Amino acid sequence: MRVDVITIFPDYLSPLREALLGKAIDKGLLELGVHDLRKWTYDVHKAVDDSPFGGGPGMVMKPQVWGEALEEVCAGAVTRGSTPRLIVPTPAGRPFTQAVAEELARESHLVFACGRYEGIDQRVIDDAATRMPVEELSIGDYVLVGGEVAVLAIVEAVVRLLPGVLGNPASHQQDSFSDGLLEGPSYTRPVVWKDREVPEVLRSGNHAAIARWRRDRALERTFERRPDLLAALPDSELDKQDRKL
Ligand SMILES: NC(=S)c1ccno1
Repeated sequence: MRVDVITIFPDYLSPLREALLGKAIDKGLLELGVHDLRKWTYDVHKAVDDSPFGGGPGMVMKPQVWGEALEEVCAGAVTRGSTPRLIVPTPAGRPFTQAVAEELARESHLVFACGRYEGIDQRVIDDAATRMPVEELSIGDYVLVGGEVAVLAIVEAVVRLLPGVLGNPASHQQDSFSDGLLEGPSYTRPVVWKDREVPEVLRSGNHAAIARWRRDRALERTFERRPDLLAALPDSELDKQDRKL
């Protein structure tokens, strides 16, 4: 997978070259390009924003600058014969979920546009949508100062799903949300810590009982914290034992 990020704060994206994602880059599983939007400005102040039509607080990011940036960054994909998918993180976007992460993990090229201020001139999105899939995504119902933090979250959630990135591919199967439920509690050594003992079933070696216990704890936690996820589960996903809980 190739990921390109266009931003006025390239250093904000440095964490994408650390730890697991850095290893994915070293292994050739991820290609990462981070581009300074000001590269496509020509005035002495390298201006990327201007006052909003219709008035109101804040500034809007200029269409000319973004247009040229996307043209150049996406042109590379066209020569490689692939069509990139443009993602614009905004509070007004489609909720970013594990299911969306799995959908994006199937793409070969993602381009992220990091808005700042009051956002990017709408014509940039509309123009880009004539050449590639474009989508606004939101990582939550809150407002950040820019899209960079959202890109860090989205790219990590997506890239960890790529084959070969996680040491143990089975890790995905126990992810929260992978089966529509929240992950239950985890434990490691020592058996007793501050008079708190690891549940005996987890030390029993009885794999069926362990699987049942884990499923029950996941159902309980999901019921307590995210009943909406339970309500969204198809009936076929709940077995007879689940229903007894
Ligand atoms: N909630 C999201 S994704 C966002 C982007 C910019 N501000 O908030």
